[in-house]
Amino acid sequence: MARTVISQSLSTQQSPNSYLLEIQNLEVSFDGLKVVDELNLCVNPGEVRVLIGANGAGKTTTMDLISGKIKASKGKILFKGLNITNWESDKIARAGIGRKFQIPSVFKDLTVAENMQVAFCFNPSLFLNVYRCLQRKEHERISEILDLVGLTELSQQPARLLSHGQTQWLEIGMVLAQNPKLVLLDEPTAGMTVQETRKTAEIVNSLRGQHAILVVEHDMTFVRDICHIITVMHQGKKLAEGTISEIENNPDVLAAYLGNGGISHA
Ligand SMILES: Nc1ncnc2c1ncn2[C@@H]1O[C@H](COP(=O)(O)OP(=O)(O)OP(=O)(O)O)[C@@H](O)[C@H]1O
Repeated sequence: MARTVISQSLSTQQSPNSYLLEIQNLEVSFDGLKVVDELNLCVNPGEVRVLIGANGAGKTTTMDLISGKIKASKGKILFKGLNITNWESDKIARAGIGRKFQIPSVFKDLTVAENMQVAFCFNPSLFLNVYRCLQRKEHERISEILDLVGLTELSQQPARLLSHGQTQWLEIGMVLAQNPKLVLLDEPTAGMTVQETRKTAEIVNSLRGQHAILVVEHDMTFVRDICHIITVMHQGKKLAEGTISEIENNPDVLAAYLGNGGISHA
């Protein structure tokens, strides 16, 4: 199938030095099979970009490569102009890339506020992080984030009592506590109700400009609500990049993905 880049995206119109994230010819194989194959992708500071593609297209693997969970066999990942290819994941996190995984990893027996406290600190001891004295600025930032993710009223509630959607929002808040310049969100709306999905779109939209966000997502209603430029992956490669309407009318995308029920027209 011909590979088509269907529009000059925001990213391709900018000078290379202004990209926040620039992926160049990235590759990784599992058992001899290329799962990410000569992938090129650029994200601007403050941009919300969505990665879509059929199951197995290589989207999560791309997130794994960016966050350092797995190592690339070829190619480069530049972040703020720095070559971070194959850095350890903790170093990548400290450089300013935060990741929210599909399965939340909040501390169920701590309150919402205590979870936020833990997220603010780099101390390996959970106990010290919860019980150390927070600076006034940290308290203010925690309130600000809880407000942003809509959990202020639940701040003293144990995380185990949160709904699925609220747990996801808490985890987004915990990622934001580290003040990343780039946030990776892997299927943030999976399992959410329509209302929760809408609220998640509001959260993402309120972050635009301050943080760049790279989202892997299948829910096209959500994608429409948050994103201007979409990148479509197919068999590890970039198949297309463009606005929603360009993507929805691209014959290659229709054949590879939409035809499989991947994108439904609203
Ligand atoms: N650690 C691994 N070892 C072997 N194969 C893997 C590994 N991780 C991913 N794969 C394979 O790589 C391919 C791409 O997987 P990936 O999870 O990146 O796809 P995806 O586009 O995120 O799909 P989905 O939408 O279903 O989550 C799949 O065929 C998967 O089975």
